[in-house]
Amino acid sequence: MRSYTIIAPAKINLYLEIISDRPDGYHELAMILQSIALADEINLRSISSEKIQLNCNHPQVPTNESNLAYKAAALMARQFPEALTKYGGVEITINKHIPVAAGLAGGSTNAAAVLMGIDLLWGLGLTKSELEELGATLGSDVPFCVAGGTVIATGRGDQLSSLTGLDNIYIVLAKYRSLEVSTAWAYKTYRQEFSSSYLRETENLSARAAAVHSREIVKAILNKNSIEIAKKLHNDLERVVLPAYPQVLKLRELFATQEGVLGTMMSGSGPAVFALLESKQQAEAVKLKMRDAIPDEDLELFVSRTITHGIQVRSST
Ligand SMILES: C[C@](O)(CO)[C@H](O)COP(=O)(O)OP(=O)(O)OC[C@H]1O[C@@H](n2ccc(N)nc2=O)[C@H](O)[C@@H]1O
Ligand SMILES: Nc1ncnc2c1ncn2[C@@H]1O[C@H](COP(=O)(O)OP(=O)(O)OP(=O)(O)O)[C@@H](O)[C@H]1O
Repeated sequence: MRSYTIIAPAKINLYLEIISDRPDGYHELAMILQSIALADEINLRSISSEKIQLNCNHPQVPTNESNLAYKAAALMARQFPEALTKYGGVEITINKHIPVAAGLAGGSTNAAAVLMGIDLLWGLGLTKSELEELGATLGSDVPFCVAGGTVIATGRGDQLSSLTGLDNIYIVLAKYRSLEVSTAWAYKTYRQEFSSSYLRETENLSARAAAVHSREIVKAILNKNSIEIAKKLHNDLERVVLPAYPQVLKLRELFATQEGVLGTMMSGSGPAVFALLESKQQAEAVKLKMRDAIPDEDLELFVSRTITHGIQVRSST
């Protein structure tokens, strides 16, 4: 039986602007998404029965049909029933390193890895854009996770345009283990608090403003200027999450006062907060300072870095 071990990286949002709400309940966005080295390891193995089996070492992650990786496998089975009959089902084992419900696309990157892994297991030869299209039916962040690197994302986050990748900008990530923020809640609250009719009326103006602001950070990315990138970090969802979660605001404020921090921002719908730094040494020093300031064991701290690629196959048998 064949098997693949796949490395599935997390993402951070360098830029997230909500342009308008949409009739389908989603929001029109202008984002810049960035893959980081922090990753889950996923093993996919063909099994003789036409079933999907899932194991995960993390207690907060479901191992039933509600797991996004399971949903990705079920989607492939529905799309390619002949391949399922020919090659059999799949056993998925997720070794979690990415904090769960953090705004780091943990579930989405697992789903993207399963789409890509089953494509390999069943020899389907799907293109990246076909995999992205399948991924979009599972969640807005999945197409980006298929693409990886540094990407401008528009629409509901599924229209992608890749930029030259940003390599080795160091990151410290902070997340309270027991704190989860629902993405649906964050967008819904934003819609309620920042009047959707106002957004609709000013849609054109707002879209133009977003284009101008995102253009500035894109320019900094193209110049690989980490100081300018850090100055232009932006996330509209902070406007609802920070007031509702004072612990997240505190992390944000604490990061901002640390020596060497170029910029700090919440990732996606949170509650993970990241800081950008020039070097690994500085990042390790900031991690220690944060630990000293907040000795609470519930706080998880990671040093990571930006990478120019997405999902990668580590080994196959
Ligand atoms: C916050 C981000 O992670 C930033 O990259 C994404 O925008 C969210 O991506 P995701 O978790 O894959 O989101 P989905 O699973 O597609 O949607 C979760 C919920 O978020 C809201 N949602 C999501 C994306 C979007 N453009 N507008 C929305 O309003 C919807 O209420 C949806 O029910
Ligand atoms: N493979 C998976 N990995 C992690 N969580 C999963 C997975 N499948 C389902 N979940 C559930 O989904 C919820 C969101 O977890 P996830 O880690 O994907 O959030 P996230 O990082 O905020 O995602 P995003 O940034 O795409 O909004 C969790 O409460 C978890 O129980």
